[in-house]
Amino acid sequence: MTATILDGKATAAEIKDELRTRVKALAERGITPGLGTVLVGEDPGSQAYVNGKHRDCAEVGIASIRRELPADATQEQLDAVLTELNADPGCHGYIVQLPLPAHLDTQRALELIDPDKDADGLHPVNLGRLVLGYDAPLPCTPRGIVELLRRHDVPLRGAKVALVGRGNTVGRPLGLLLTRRSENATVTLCHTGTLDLAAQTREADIVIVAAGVPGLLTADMVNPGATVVDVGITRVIGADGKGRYTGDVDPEVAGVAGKLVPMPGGVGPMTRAMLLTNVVERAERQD
Ligand SMILES: Nc1nc(=O)c2c([nH]1)NC[C@@H]1CN(c3ccc(C(=O)N[C@@H](CCC(=O)O)C(=O)O)cc3)C=[N+]21
Repeated sequence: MTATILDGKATAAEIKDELRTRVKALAERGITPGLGTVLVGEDPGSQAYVNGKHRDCAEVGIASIRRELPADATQEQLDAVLTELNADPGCHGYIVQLPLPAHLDTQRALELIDPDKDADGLHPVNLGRLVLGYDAPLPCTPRGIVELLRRHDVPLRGAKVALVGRGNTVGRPLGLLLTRRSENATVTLCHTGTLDLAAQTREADIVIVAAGVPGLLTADMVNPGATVVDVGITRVIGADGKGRYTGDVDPEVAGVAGKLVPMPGGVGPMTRAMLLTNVVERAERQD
């Protein structure tokens, strides 16, 4: 069997089309949604991600608000930028690109973001709201995964999900989303300390891997016909000496899985589409 590929890029393009319509409706009310990005330093990877976010904004009609600080910026300088964006009525949501340089306090920065402008959905208040089942901006990667599965008719209700990864941006919040009453999946949250990981993944209808360990999920660990979602993204040096990104799923899994969300072309584009969705939703709620 060769897995059907669930194309995150094409689905993200569909979502962007839908967002364009919503942005037009907002324009009629005199509202232009605005997304802010805060980038500290010159890491080429982070610069590329931030540039991608602004390209996405331009495609959909969202205004871009870019704030850049040098690699040696002080915590006070960063605080000042966040305070300014919190007060800016044209900024409906913003993100602080992670990772920050090591001398800066990431927790302090993330907690300074106004929870109602938290486009990433990663503010402690919003993660708390997610735990409690209250309305809140949702974390982009988990939301993108649920949306991609929903749009490709992968049943979640009653499905057994093996989720590998307990990180704050993907695994842990995704477990919370999938076990909401509206999804009703049954989730086993596994991680790098799980004994006999294969015993867990072999039982699953859906295996989602977000551990950041290249090749962690091999074909023998997958129930034939299961849906597999690759959320891994690790920079490796290829045989040609060039850097590239690789996922957590071994390529041979495509011969066993029924459906596969690949990396690249899967969760990444959906994450970006959900960031835009969060900002448009924040703008729609504006009185
Ligand atoms: N505050 C914050 N929010 C984030 O959401 C955030 C962050 N910091 N720091 C870094 C990670 C990483 N991340 C990616 C998003 C999209 C792709 C993506 O679209 N990747 C393409 C491949 C690369 C490309 O072609 O552009 C793909 O999977 O097809 C990758 C990685 C968001 N992050």
